[in-house]
Amino acid sequence: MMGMIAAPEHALNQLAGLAYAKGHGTGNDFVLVDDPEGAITIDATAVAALCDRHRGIGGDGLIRAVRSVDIAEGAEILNEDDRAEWFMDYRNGDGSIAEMCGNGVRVFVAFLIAQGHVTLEHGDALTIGTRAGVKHVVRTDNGFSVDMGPWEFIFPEAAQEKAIDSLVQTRGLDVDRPALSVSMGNPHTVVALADEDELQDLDLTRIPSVRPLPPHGTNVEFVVPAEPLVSHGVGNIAMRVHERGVGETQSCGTGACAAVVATRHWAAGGSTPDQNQASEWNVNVPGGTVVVKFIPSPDGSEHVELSGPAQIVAGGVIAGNA
Ligand SMILES: N[C@@H](CCC[C@H](N)C(=O)O)C(=O)O
Repeated sequence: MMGMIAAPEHALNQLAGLAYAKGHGTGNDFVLVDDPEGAITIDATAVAALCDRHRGIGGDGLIRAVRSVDIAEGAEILNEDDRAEWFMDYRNGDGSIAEMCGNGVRVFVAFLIAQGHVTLEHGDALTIGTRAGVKHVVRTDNGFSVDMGPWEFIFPEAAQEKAIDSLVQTRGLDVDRPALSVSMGNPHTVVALADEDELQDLDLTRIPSVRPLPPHGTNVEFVVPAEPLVSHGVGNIAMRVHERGVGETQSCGTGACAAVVATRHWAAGGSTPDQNQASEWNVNVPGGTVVVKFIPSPDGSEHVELSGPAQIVAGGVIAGNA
């Protein structure tokens, strides 16, 4: 589908004539731009204008597809793994740079396929570059699964000692709630709520207050464990998220991974989790369900695998403010 939009923001003029696509993964939506040779500059103001839901195309973020050799951060990526021909240049909707986007990485690969840059049959793997390092993506029957790499506690001492490391407050909560901060390459702070009513009653139109705040800010995930938490070997949690640089979104892939890491840690009473507790976890978000698994890595670390759908739904050309 090709169409011309009359974008009112002045910032879009510099991008007039540029082709874009629109895609999403469980409702976490992105504007995608194909820039194989790294020839296009999209500054923070232009990203925000493109992602504006009233005056632009609208999206939670922008993803630029560029060859790793043609972006400064790509050199490091190619040293790590020279198969990573393509780099996901991800920006949040406010124009800020984020290290990683779990839903975005699946949509990015769907975009590379749609653009004819790569061919990927079901079961085939693709290695790509991101600001959080090299990621391996496998095409599955209903989307993609991604080895997101190792998780880490952001405040490891507190996490190990008390299984909580911060307090979170947001509209809809009576008192501050304990939370745990987990890095998936990007920062997350996970808060456990009592039940679905509490989750639905949250007002996430404002940035939640997090004390102490991780050094580079944080995405905040509110989770409710299912009862029972694990059924037939599958864990289930419900989640809403307020994303750094965006606001509330329908889904957050890295957030889902962090939410499962924190939930499993709490379920194990803060000690080493029983690896047999659940073989996989469903994370139910307003935009659908993503699946999280833990996979051992040859280097001894524990990696997180994220699976879910990815769709490219539209495309067009920026008209600018002509
Ligand atoms: N929605 C993404 C995360 C995007 C980045 C995040 N807002 C940040 O600033 O870290 C996902 O699916 O992981």
